[in-house]
Amino acid sequence: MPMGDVKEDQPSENGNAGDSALEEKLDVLRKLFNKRDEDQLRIVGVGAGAWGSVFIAQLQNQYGHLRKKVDIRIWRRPGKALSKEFAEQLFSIISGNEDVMRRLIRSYAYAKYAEARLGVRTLYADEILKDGFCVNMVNTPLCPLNVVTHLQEATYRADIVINGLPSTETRKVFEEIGNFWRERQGMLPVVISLAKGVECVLQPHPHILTPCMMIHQAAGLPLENCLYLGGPNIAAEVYDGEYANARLCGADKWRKPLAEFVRQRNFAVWDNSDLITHEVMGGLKNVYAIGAGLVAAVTQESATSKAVYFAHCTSEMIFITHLLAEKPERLAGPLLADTYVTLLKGRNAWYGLQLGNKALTPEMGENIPGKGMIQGISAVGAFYDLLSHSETPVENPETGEKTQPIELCPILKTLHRILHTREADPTAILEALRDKDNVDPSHRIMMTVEGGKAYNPALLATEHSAAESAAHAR
Ligand SMILES: NC(=O)c1ccc[n+]([C@@H]2O[C@H](COP(=O)([O-])OP(=O)(O)OC[C@H]3O[C@@H](n4cnc5c(N)ncnc54)[C@H](O)[C@@H]3O)[C@@H](O)[C@H]2O)c1
Ligand SMILES: O=P(O)(O)OC[C@H](O)CO
Repeated sequence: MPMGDVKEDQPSENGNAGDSALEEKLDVLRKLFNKRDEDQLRIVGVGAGAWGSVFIAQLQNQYGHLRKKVDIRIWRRPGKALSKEFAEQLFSIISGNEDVMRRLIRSYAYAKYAEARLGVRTLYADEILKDGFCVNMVNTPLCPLNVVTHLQEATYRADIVINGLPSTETRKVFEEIGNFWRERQGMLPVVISLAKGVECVLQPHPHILTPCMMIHQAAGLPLENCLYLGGPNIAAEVYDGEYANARLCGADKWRKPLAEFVRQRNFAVWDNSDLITHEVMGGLKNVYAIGAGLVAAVTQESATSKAVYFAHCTSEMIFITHLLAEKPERLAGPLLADTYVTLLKGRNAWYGLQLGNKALTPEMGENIPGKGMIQGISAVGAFYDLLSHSETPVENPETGEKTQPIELCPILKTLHRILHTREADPTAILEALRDKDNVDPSHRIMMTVEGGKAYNPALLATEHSAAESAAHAR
């Protein structure tokens, strides 16, 4: 029996808590946002890719019927025209799903898909999203969504904003949103960020910036109003009801009630106070997932080579967690689980596989049509910049000399040569795994980090360093 089939005592139609329990959960949140009886709690998703759309669709399925109390919307940019080939694919998906077909016929939307398939009409990403189709996850139809294409209209009065943008776009869009919020009266909104990716900032000293920090800086929102939801979650599987778990990380005041609000029978959401380090780990696993895809491709799926890679990449990830976190052992479970799911079914591992098989090249960019943003590419650049900087040395356990941390991360170094400087081809990843000096890399790493001696708190942005770097940029 799949884990998703576990039965509970009194599930409602959608398999979640009964209506009165849902209303109670909603009321708890409404109270926290000081809502009067006549006001709706306003929830808006920003960015409508695979995970952003699924997250909003889940809330819509759970709470959407309580219209007087809550308004759930999703914002995406207008104007993305879809090709005839896409329309043909979409039509065959619709034709293969009776429930979806009936729903479209009932809402008089079916004809437009038939016309687009014949090439007599163009479909747009925002219009198909209204019918529950996300361009980056077309095989998994969602429930109909309330789509808004005007950013100010969507976000100005929002209480809860779900950031479904890639990390690389988060700052830009939240700068714009911040301009609207500066005019706004009353209680500040809360953002739950789904983005996994990091930036490296070199001034006034090298450090990592996470999406929540970017939102905090760009929108001028207090950090305690920024939360991160991370988990081993594959969007389509979560929507299909596979049992999943996630952690909502952030300040006390918000994380518990919000975790309770977004959890569902098949989506257990725990809460955790450790915001920034969990977020950093979300970016880190994407780096090594790309490498795993490369190894799989260039060795034609050799199990032995993949296991060698896994041993080396976990060593490097452990090393990096010891540099960045005071209590790295707490991160090991979530990090490994997220790495595992990404190796099995994530886009980052898929991307590595395509590069290794020469179906894609780095020159084609980070945004792959039909798939979405490959977050690991920018994260490779960010971790490389951080760990190769002269201000962040560690002690080499064999020589006792100071060395750049990147020298202990041959996989990261090679990924940078393949993806960024593009001086190496995908097979170079195998060279990074070869033993060159008869030293077990995991032993070397343990010797380097033991007793917390490699921990460098300056490498992660705190509210203070983020303010400093913002001031420096001005
Ligand atoms: N897909 C998953 O299963 C999954 C699971 C967990 C976390 N994540 C993380 O969540 C984040 C979003 O993932 P996704 O799968 O939804 O990504 P995606 O690439 O499918 O979607 C991103 C969305 O953002 C929009 N967008 C991009 N740049 C924009 C800009 N400048 N202005 C406005 N809109 C813009 C795109 O149009 C798209 O709708 C990523 O950081 C990803 O790593 C994804
Ligand atoms: O599809 P990916 O590679 O962006 O990874 C998906 C999620 O991050 C897994 O938790």
